[in-house]
Amino acid sequence: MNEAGDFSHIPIIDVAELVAGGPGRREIAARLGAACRESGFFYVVGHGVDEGLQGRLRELSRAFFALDLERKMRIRMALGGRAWRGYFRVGDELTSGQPDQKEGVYFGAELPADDPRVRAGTPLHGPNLFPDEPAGFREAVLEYMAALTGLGHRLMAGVALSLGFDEAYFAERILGEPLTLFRIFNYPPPADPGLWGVGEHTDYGLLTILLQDDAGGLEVKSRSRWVPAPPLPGSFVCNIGDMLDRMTGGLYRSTPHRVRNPAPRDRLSFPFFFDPAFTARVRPIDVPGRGAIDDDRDERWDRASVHAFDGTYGDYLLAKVGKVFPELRASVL
Ligand SMILES: O=C(O)CCC(=O)C(=O)O
Ligand SMILES: [Fe+2]
Repeated sequence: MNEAGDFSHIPIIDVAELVAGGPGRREIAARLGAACRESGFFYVVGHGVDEGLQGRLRELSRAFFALDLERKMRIRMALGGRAWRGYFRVGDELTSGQPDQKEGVYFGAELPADDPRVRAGTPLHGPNLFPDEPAGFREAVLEYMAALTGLGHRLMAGVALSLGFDEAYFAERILGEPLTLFRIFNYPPPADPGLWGVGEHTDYGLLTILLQDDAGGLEVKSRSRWVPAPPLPGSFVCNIGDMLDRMTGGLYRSTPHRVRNPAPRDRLSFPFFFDPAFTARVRPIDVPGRGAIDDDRDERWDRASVHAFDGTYGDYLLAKVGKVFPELRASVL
């Protein structure tokens, strides 16, 4: 790497020892830390998430998106209300101000109606909207979210070690009740080659763990160019989000990325967002080796500063979701 943020490849890190809590985990943590500083992106292999489960999820998702629109709309997001769950059509989401060329389903932690957070009407908390078909979708989604929640905790333990903290640092402060959002996206080949599946953006929270099919099309913004993050068998692509950028004063950067499906068929992707608790106040932390806050507001996709923000993660997230789904804004905020 020459200059900060000018990278040309995304490292592949075998996290098996970190997941197992073995003696090699400190070395793995150091590699995670280097990746977070250089590009904010890394692949993980050796993560232990069952291949059969991933395959099942892929097949069920393909079957769901192949249904008629009318059947998919039986779980439309408007029915999910404040919980912010369910199906949205191609063009409904505006990540970066323009309609994304993707459809998808939003899931989150499955909370019953009598959970105190749901009873209090807390946005983004509640039961999921699962489709009746294909059979087994609900089970596969819940099993996958449980597996990825476990992996998220282990990776954040590694991030804590990489910053010179105890492994439980984030778990004890902001991840007691992590906000986990899981989305399944289907990107048709764009009708117009100038249209983006997902426009340039950064992720909002701590850590995103992405499973993608073999179509490709994900690109990550380096200082001098866009770097492809092609699918690698058996891997997840991980990237850090705005909250870790904020906490580390820009030492760990939430790097912009975008997607355009280059394949002549649909592209499936499965981003899992492992984020601070909704009520967590996310404050800058004292990180060894950090200089003055490195604010990149003028270069950012949204011209907003994650460092100027002060509040809970819920405040930050709600301001964002209101923008990306303008039509549903009223039901959540
Ligand atoms: O579909 C992908 O590969 C990435 C999606 C993404 O960046 C996001 O949902 O934040
Ligand atoms: Fe993203």
